[in-house]
Amino acid sequence: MCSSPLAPTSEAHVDFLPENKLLLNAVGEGIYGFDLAGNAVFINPAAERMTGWTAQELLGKNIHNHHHHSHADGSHYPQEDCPIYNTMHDGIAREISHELFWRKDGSSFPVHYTTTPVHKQQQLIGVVAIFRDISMQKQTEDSLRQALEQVQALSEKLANENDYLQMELASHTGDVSISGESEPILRLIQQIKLVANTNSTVLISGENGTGKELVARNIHKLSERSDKPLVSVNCAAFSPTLLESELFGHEKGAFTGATTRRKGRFELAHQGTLFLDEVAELSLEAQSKLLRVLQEQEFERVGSSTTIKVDIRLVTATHHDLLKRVQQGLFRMDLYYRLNVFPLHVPPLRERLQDIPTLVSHIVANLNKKLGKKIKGVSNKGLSHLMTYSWPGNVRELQNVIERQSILSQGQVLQIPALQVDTANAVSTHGQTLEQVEAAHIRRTLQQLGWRISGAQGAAQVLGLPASTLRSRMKKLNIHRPS
Ligand SMILES: Nc1ncnc2c1ncn2[C@@H]1O[C@H](COP(=O)(O)OP(=O)(O)OP(=O)(O)O)[C@@H](O)[C@H]1O
Repeated sequence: MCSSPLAPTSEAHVDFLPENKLLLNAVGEGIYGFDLAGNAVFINPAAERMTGWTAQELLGKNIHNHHHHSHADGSHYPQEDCPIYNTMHDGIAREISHELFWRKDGSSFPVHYTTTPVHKQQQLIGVVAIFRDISMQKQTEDSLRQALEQVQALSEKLANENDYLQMELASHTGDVSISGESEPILRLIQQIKLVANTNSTVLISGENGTGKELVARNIHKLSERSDKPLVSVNCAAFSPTLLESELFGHEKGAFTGATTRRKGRFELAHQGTLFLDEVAELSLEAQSKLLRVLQEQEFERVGSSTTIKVDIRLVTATHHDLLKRVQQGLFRMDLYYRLNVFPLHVPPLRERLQDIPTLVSHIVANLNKKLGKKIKGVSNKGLSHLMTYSWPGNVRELQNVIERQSILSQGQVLQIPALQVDTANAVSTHGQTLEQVEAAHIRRTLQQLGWRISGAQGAAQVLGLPASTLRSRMKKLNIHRPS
């Protein structure tokens, strides 16, 4: 197939493969013997069958131009590039898989071939090329590849559908009612109603467990987007690279492990609401990307250059002081202003202890359903214990305490033991008189309970005093409700 610039040696013609001819004629692979000029000196019947050229037609001829003249795309295949030609010159064996041979009728077939140098008395005298038609193998490979692509496309589609359905389920189920009667909670509910039906970006702040996610769910539920998904992402749960692909999606092969194409949360939230929890945890790089999406409402999947446009309403939450993070250089100021269009603050439970009775009823009702119990409520003493605790874990901690007691309790009224004083948050009384400590404690309790003195949610009950005694202590200690 490849012609060599060297002149043919008559010795090569004579000595090439003489004794093995019978055997070589019997094998299924095509075999060519070449002298150093690239002329065929041996052609077996299998080669004749595969190529359509008889040995008679090609023996003694330089046949690169017959079999190997062009690549699959029809472009010229120079003989200097041909592996058989190279073996004729350097005596090094080669194995080739991705080429084709041309038949006499102008058609071609994919071949696998080896080129082996032939030596005599340590002198290179020729080359043997052994080849096989791998059309069937290629066909099988192609159909396997197609089947695999179909399976991958299907699994990608299923994964996306599953993500979408999970979002749908999460946004349409679950109890989203906000319990509480304190002034800050009523104000918060009012603000949620006002902002829900706008498209404004909302930044929810508040300590862990105060109900920020619940607020986000309410915003979505009361908005015109409520029939579309609410998609939540906890930014603290992913490494920066994973978060990027979680938010924006990725193309197949974009990184190790990206075996299928995957839609990101931005795409899944199209026409709905995207809730980014713990937004302060975004890396500076992710912050830049988020800023771009907010400015242009478009982005690219990781590993793709195709721009995707989305229509989303963004709600974010953090338990950090985000402005402080800006001052520390940890959060982009421009992004802060973009997110903080409508700020909502969820106050900690210790600042609204008067919400505890309503919260307890709400939690007990949910627990009765969950645990199949018939608990009616909490004993008066238990309630007073709940209302004299500082709740560092906020409503979530309250839920946990009630759930624990519900599991332990045999009766229908929960007995809650005194909760351990949170020493970290306890007020220091060092250097104060007993009266000063008493006055401060009464004032704090009254403030936390909205200055209600009597009744089940009043300060007298919490402090374990008759209401009349509390009133006279207040008078004595000069404690007045601020106007
Ligand atoms: N006012 C409320 N009424 C009823 N349930 C509430 C209220 N506030 C919080 N919860 C419940 O308390 C739990 C914690 O609330 P949520 O997850 O919304 O808090 P979070 O501030 O987002 O917490 P984190 O910062 O840890 O993510 C949830 O089960 C939520 O339903």
